[in-house]
Amino acid sequence: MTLAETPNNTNSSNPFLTLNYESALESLGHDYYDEVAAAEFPQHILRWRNDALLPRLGLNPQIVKDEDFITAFGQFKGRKPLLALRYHGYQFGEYNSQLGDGRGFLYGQVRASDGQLYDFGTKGSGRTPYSRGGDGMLTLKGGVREVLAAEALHYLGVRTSRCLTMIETGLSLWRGDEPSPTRSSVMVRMGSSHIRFGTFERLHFFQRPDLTKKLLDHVIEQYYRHLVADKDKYALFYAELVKRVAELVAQWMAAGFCHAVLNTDNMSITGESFDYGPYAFIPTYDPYFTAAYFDYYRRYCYSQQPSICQLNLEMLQEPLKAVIDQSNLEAGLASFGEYYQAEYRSLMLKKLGFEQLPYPEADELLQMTIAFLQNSQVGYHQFFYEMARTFSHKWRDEPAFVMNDSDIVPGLGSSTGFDNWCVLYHKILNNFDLADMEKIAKNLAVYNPKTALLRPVIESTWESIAESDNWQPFYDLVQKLQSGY
Ligand SMILES: Nc1ncnc2c1ncn2[C@@H]1O[C@H](COP(=O)(O)OP(=O)(O)OP(=O)(O)O)[C@@H](O)[C@H]1O
Ligand SMILES: [Mg+2]
Repeated sequence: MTLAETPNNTNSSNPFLTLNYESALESLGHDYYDEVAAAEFPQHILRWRNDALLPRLGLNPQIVKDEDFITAFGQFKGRKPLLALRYHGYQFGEYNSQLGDGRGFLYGQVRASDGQLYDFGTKGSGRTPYSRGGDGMLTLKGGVREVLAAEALHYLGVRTSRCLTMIETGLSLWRGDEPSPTRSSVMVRMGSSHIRFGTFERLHFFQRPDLTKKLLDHVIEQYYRHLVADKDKYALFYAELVKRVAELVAQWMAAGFCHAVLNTDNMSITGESFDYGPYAFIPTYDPYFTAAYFDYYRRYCYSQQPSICQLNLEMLQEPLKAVIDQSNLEAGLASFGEYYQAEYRSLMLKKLGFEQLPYPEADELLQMTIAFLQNSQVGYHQFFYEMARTFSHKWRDEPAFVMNDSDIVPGLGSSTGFDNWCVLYHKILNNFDLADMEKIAKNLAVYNPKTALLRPVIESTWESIAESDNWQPFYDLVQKLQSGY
């Protein structure tokens, strides 16, 4: 990664400006957005380019220059209109009608090689009519943290937006939660849609069922395309959204991820995860682990995530009632728990090495694993990684051999439930043939990478940047996350 200051670059040669942009959202009309102008920054230093995304845009990373990123996504040359999207949302349970893209806009929409429509959405690109008292900016640390979260989650199998690029912009910002003045950045996110639950909630607030229906038709056409011709498309849309969200939360939970701010303006109508602010990966299994320091009542703590997302889906029924029968909405939501449990069970079994197990055994193993992780407070990610690192077919011979080469076993007394867990794991292994052990070892390795994006890891990466402008640890960390190392 080279650092590049802005040279002259003509629009016609910039591959980002000649992408085949579609105006799906723009064509809905001005009820949904405001046209805005981007901020002009004193400096543009490319800090992150996500080359892994470029082939999906039909671009060869080798021919895309750093300056192409800068002119397109730091200077915002040659692209119009830039649309600040309008939305409201429930924030910590309170309805907020003063929201909307306050520091970002929809830069453009592009159909990727998978045939899906993607949004390029900015963060930190200047003030808009929705900035309220804010400066419209993103801190550099905020940009770094969002890049890292998205990459980590993506490679852990979570359905997430990604950051296409992040550019340092040379401003000094003042923030209550960072030593200030602090450096600034602008980030461009590639996600399936920036239409939020709160986008619909705003239309309900203004009592516009006509606009709700128009937006819903748009959402189904673009993001639930297989339902378009179905006579029950509205009911089926909601039922599928419930499934997507339930599965997404299960993915977070298995990954040990706490999003931190599950307000309805941070919930995507496509069921994709995005907006990585004060998030954290859990260090140990603590149901009450709360990532945001301002979440005084632990509303969005780790174990509350499924029920909060279910509640957000329930609140979304209010605007959707303009189009979808109440009975269909209720029937759709009723399956949330089932979808969640099925996905969570499946993902956790994979982390434990198994494609599947018979139900009673699977549930017993999961319950025992969670109870042990909670009682022992052994590192959540470390435990699974140690399973992967030390797995041996010898574990089939004796319960005492299970994980006996692991660094974390000394000190785990029987009171933590570890001994009983070993007995059960040993018993389950003996239901498999010796030939299956390789597959189990492979699952353990694939689903439990060594590098976990724990807070100390992020902080030490940030320290190198803050203290000596050394970006190598950041690039090394992204590389590790991407390679599952
Ligand atoms: N520095 C800022 N200046 C102006 N508005 C801001 C600023 N920070 C946050 N906001 C606005 O406050 C609201 C909540 O912010 P939140 O952090 O959830 O969103 P965001 O992170 O800015 O954007 P996104 O949800 O797209 O990731 C949004 O309306 C956002 O635009
Ligand atoms: Mg947000």
